[in-house]
Amino acid sequence: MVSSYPLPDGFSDIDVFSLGSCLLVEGLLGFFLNAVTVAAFIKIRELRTPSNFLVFSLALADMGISANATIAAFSSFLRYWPYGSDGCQTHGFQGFVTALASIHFIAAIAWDRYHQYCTRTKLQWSSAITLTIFIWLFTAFWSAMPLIGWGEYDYEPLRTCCTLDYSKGDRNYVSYLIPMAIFNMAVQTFVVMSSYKSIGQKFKKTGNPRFNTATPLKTFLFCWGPYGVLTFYAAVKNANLVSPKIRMLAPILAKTSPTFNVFLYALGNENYRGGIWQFLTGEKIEVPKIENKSK
Ligand SMILES: CC1=C(/C=C/C(C)=C/C=C/C(C)=C/C=O)C(C)(C)CCC1
Repeated sequence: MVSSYPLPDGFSDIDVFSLGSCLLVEGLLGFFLNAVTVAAFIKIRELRTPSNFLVFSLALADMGISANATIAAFSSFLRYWPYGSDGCQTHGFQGFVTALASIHFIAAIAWDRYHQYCTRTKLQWSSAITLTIFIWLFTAFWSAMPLIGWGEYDYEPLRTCCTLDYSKGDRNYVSYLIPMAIFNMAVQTFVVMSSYKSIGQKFKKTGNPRFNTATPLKTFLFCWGPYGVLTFYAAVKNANLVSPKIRMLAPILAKTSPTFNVFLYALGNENYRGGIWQFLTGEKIEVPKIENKSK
């Protein structure tokens, strides 16, 4: 796309085009794969279990992150943000709610898998729905705070996407960042780490590993770790001195999360995979059952 708008500081023509293309691929691929996950849950009756409801909710949140990335890709190609400052706040809020919800659902699935494989208790609908409502309300709370002055949403270095403004690194920013990172990342990292560790031990004992228990934590930290490092670095040093291209790496990696999540939690899940296959081809395959008590 040809545009007469000036380039953002620190980026060449080719940089803006490459980052825009990255965002577009992430956005469209993530959206499409997660839409298939959502549609399969809605269409295939056998898929509609409380545990799969968490995978479905993760896919909904991930569709939100992907939509956010697609909008950022579009404005990268335009080379300016066409939706004004209200649009920037809305985009920041929408990106944050869906990203935080996605992080919470990853932890909720880890917790549920722990019960599935280690305590052999089955998630009930009432717990799955209560947990889901809690997650959306909790993430809406943390995402709304920057709209009313605790933290702030502003443009990313590319100036075509809005997120938490870490460039000032002032007291307001630090006082928001610390509790928000504890409640939205540290707790979830702990849950994911300890759940898969126990599941890994269980698999070793039974000699029947059902999936690789190291991948979820590694993927989670690959996608969200750089964001955490950058935002904490900004709390102690001047992040504006970090090259804008390096700073753009954090949101680019975070937006790969929806695509990874489909492979890890929907296609990589023995209960869900068969349902997606049935949805796409109409061909029924036997879903392996784990004998569980009720939780
Ligand atoms: C700030 C922050 C976090 C959240 C980051 C989020 C939610 C980023 C969303 C970015 C988007 C949607 C960017 C769009 O360009 C973590 C990782 C929880 C913990 C560390 C501090």
